[in-house]
Amino acid sequence: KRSSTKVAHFKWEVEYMHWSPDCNEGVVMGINGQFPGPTIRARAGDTVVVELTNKLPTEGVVIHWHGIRQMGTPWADGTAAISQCAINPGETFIYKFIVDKAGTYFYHGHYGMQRSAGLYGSLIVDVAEYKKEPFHYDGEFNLLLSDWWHKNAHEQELDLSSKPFRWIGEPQSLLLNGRGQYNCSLAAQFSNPPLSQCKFTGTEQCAPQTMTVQPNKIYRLRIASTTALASLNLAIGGHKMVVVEADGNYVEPFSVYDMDIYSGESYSILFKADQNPSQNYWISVGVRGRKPNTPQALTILNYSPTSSTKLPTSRPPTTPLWNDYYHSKSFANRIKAWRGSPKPPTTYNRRIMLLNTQNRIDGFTKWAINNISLSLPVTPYLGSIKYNLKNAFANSQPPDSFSPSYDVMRPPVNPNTTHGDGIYMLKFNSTIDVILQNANALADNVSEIHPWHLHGHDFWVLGYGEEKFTDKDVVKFNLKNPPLRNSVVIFPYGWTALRFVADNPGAWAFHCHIEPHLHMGMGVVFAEGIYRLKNIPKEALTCGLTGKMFMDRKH
Ligand SMILES: O=C1O[C@H]([C@@H](O)CO)C(O)=C1O
Repeated sequence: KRSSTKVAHFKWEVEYMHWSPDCNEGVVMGINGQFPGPTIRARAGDTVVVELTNKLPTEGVVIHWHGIRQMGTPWADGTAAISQCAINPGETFIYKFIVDKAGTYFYHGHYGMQRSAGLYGSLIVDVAEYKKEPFHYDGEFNLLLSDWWHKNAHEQELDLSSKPFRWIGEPQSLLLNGRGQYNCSLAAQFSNPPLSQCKFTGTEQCAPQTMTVQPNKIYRLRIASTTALASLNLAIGGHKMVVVEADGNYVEPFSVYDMDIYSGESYSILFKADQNPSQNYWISVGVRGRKPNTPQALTILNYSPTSSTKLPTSRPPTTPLWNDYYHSKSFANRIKAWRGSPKPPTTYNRRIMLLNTQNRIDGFTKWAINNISLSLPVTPYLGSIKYNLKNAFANSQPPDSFSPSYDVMRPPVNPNTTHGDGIYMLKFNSTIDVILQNANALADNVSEIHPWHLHGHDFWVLGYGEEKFTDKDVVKFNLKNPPLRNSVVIFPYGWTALRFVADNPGAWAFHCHIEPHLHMGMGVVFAEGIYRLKNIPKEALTCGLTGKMFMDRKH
C-alpha cells in the first residue's frame, strides 16, 4: 500500500507568561498558554504548517525546526538574519515545510536568548503509514531536556554584552518536559547539600511527570536537549538502555547504563521494564562537561500497578564526574551508522578548518572562529544573496583555515579578535569536510566542550582526535560506518571531523549550540545554490535591504 501524506496545521501564539518551571515563579516564553510549547507530531512525508503570531509586546521572534533539513524551503528554517526577518510584534508568519525523515526532533527560538527564555517544544516524526521502525517497542515516552535560570533572558543577554563581562553562570535547575524542582528534592533523603522533600498534588507546574510502564514490556524513550548551556547525562536506575537513534537517524544499536546528551542532540533509547515490579525507579539527569552547580533533575519510572507516588528506595544514579572525558569519548565513539544508512562520499572537494577560540574585542569577551566573531547583518543572507544586494554583508569569505603555528594548547598569544559577517559560499553539490578544532580558552588550562549544530543538512561524523589536527589524522577517519547527525561535540583540546554534501539551496547557520556562546559570536554561515531558488516568500524578507527593495518596486 502507498502511504498518504497529510498536512498538519497549527495556529500558534508566542507570548510571555508567568510560570513556575522549577516551583519558583518567573517569566517564560510560552506558546498557546503552554510551556514547553505544544508537541508537533506528524508522519514522514507530511507537510507541517505553523501559523505563528508574535504576541510578545515589543520584540521580534522566529522559530527554528531543529533537525528538519528544509529541503527546498530554506526560508522556513527560522534563523533571524540568516533565513528570514524576525517576525514583528502582532504579525503572523507561516512556516510550511515537509518533515521527510522519521525521528526525534524539537523546535526552539533562534533569536537573541529566546531559547533560554523557554521558547521550545518537541517535534516527533513517525514513520510513514505502512512503514515500520527497524526495532520493536510496546510504548513510548518523550523527554525534552532544558536548563533554567532565575535571571531572565534579557538580563542574561545584557550581562554577556557588558564590559566587564558578566558570565550567566550555571543554571538554577534542569527541566524534564519543562518541569524541575529548585527548592526541594524528590530524593531529599539522598540530597547533598540537604533539601526538603518535595510534596506535590500533581497539578503544580513543577510537578514531575512520572512514566508508567507495564512489567516486561519494551519502551522507546525519545530524548532531546534544548539546553542553553548544560551538557547532560541521563540514566534510568537499574535499567540498561539500547541506543537506536541519534538526531533523526538510526544508529547501530548499542547498550549503555548512562548516556551523554549535549545541547542540540536528540536520541531514542529502548529499555525493557525487567526490574522488580513492586518498586519504582529513578530517571536522573545531571550536568557534565562544566563544573556543576545544579542539582540532578529527577522523575520516576513507575511500574504498574505499583503506586506512582511510591518513591524509589535506592539512591538516584550517580552522574559520571563532570570532567570524566574518557567516559564521554567512549560513548561518542560507540555511535555508528545503522547498516541501512547512506555512506559518505569517499573524497571531499573543499576542506574548511575552523579554529574555536575565546577572545576579546575592545574589552568585551567573545568567541571567534578563525579569529572572526560572527555578528549577523540586518538583511537576511538568503535575501541579500538571492537579489545580489551589495554591501548587505562583507564581500570576502572568512578564511578556510588558521595559522599552522597556532598553539591550541595555550591561551591565545594575541587574544583580540574582530567582528565579521562574511560567510562561506559553497559550490552547489560539492562535498565539504569541516575540521572543528578546539583550543585553550582565555584562562590557562581551560578548554570547554562545544556542541556544534548544522542547519539544512545532516553530516557524517568522520572522527574525533586529540590536540591539533594534522594531515596524518586523515587515515583515522571512519568512512565505513560514520553516523549521520546534525549535531556533534568538540572535546576540550580536541578536534572533530565531519563531511556533508552542499545539496540544499539556502543560507545555513553552523554554530555552537550553547546559546550564550552563539550570542558571543561562535558560529559561521554556509550558503549554497541560492540562485536556484524560485519563489522566496516576500514575508520572509521584508526587512533591511530586501525590505527596501520590495517597497521601492511599486506593485
Ligand atoms: O563563555 C564563557 O565565559 C565563561 C568564562 O570563560 C569566563 O567567565 C565560561 O565558562 C564560558 O563558557
